[in-house]
Amino acid sequence: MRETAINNKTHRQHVTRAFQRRAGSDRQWRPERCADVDTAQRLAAMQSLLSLLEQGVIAEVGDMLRHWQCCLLLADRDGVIVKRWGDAQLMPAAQGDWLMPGANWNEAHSGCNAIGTCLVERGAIDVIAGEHACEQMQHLAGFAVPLKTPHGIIDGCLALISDPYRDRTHRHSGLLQVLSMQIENRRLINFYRHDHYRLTFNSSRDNLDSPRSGLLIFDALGRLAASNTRARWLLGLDSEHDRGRRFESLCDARWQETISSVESGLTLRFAGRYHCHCRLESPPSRGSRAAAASPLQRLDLGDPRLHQSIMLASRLKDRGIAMLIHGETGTGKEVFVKALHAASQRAEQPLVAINCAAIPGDLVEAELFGYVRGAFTGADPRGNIGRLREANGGRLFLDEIGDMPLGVQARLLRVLQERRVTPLGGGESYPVDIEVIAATHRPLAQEIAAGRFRADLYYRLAGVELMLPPLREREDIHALIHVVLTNQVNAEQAAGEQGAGIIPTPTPELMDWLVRQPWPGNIREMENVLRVSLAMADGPTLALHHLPANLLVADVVPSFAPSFPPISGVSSLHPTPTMAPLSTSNASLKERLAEHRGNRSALARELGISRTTLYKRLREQSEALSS
Ligand SMILES: Nc1ncnc2c1ncn2[C@@H]1O[C@H](COP(=O)(O)OP(=O)(O)OP(=O)(O)O)[C@@H](O)[C@H]1O
Repeated sequence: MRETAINNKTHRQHVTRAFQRRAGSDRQWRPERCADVDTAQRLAAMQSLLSLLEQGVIAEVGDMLRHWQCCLLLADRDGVIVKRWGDAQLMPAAQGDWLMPGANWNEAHSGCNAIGTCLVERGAIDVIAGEHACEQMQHLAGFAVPLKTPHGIIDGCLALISDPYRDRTHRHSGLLQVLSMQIENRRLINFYRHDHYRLTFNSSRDNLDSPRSGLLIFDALGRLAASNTRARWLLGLDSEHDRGRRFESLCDARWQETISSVESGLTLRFAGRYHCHCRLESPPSRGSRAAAASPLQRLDLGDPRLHQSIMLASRLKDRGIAMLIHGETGTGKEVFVKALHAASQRAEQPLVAINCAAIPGDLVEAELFGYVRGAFTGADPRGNIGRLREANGGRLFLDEIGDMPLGVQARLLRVLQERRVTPLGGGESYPVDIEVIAATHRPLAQEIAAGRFRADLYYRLAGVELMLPPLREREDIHALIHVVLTNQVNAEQAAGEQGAGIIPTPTPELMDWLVRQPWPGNIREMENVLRVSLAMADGPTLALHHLPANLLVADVVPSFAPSFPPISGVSSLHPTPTMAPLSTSNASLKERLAEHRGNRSALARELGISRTTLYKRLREQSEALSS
């Protein structure tokens, strides 16, 4: 659908269509309220957009909102308000919560209204006074604009609610338009900032910083990766069809000459007609970025939620505050902990990792707390100091903490409170000085409610909670793809494998495909797909045809599409978390582990499964054997 702007000619049609959609119904139109938990989850899902708004955009208009007595609402893609700024007095107190977080303004419940109708119409809209289907809104004016991800998917909307009098409406719709342009530009810049060029253009040099400037994003080879609405409108571009277009086909200059000669004072002629003042900004050089950053900061590739976790961890890492990391499998929890440790004052001290899901229940205590000689049958006759004391002076990483047996939780809590460990079978206790960091992919609140996790241990571990976003929600996926490719090429070089050591550039089509996948196995899964494409590629470009055909046919995450036969020698590299354990019998698992001299990570890599899945299989095996 064509993108629309607030415009007196078109907005009445929106209103008419909204009424037509609900014609014939005699229900009372009013928003429903979501449960608090639901609202909180919706807010969490919008966190990256929210932090972008709060980092800059809102601060600039806060005073204006107060002065104009209006409020600004952020709603998610379903039309549920998740955040509100500005005047709280627009509605009588009894109805006030309809303009508060949790109110669902989806058109299906609320009839014609700015939020719901803007989401249905997929364009900017205003709904004035009596045009609202909901009676209680008929003394107000609503303006809304859809918000889009850098890939053009509507993921929410921004609405401004005010009184409809005194000719304010023009100002209000103008403000909202400027806000939506600012947000669009910031999201594009954020998303592409690490490895793309930005070309900003305007008719006047003084206005290059205006949100109304056109913005074109190019990859290193001068292919159009993205553009803002303004640029598309000015140059008559289509966001889908024109992606990948060469710089030379848009203006009268050559890409290589432009990037190597000028960055400011540039004038270009677009579409053979428009002379525009331009500013070209290059991505930061990778070398300089990597050299300046700490190991933790090097993980920061531009995703706002990850950025927040990195900032928090950087500030708190040396303050004795326990950290709890939430993240789905493969989101990089272990990588994060290693980076945090390397960036901390304890970097020279040990980092001891324990996967609580991997150790059989009856062995966890011995493994963690150690034991004295002859503590139990089958124990090492020399005794064992245990992992907690091994970590003394350093850091203890408790992975999959939600899987720790209840009895062990009580004991661990005591150790964390007293900072002393008593080995099994012994009377003497030993002091331990450790920083603790735990990780979980399960919501611990549910585990506590189900009686499987101790609330007191949770409070002890969750001094601060950090979130690692799933890959499908990361806004820095372009940069991450480059990092994964670089790591892979470097690893191949280090292993003495053949190849020129050149990091190939993915084509826009491949990039687009990678960005659109749901990736339930997260970075681990994408890493394996990229490893396959690298093995198949033989030049400086990585293209869609370098992926195994079954991935493309499925166009869903292939590891969960077992109906496609594996391509011999290729798809074995691809992770098949739901299938690999079935084809690898328990009996052979132990033998294969022995072949890897006990190195579980190496075996997991070879099998294309996560370490956690491998640990679980091994634990099932030993439990099956002992019963
Ligand atoms: N920032 C990153 N850059 C490049 N590769 C990464 C990054 N984070 C994670 N990876 C890669 O993704 C894979 C999974 O990472 P990691 O083991 O840290 O995830 P995890 O969340 O601990 O997984 P699990 O919960 O299954 O144990 C690893 O192979 C790692 O190399």
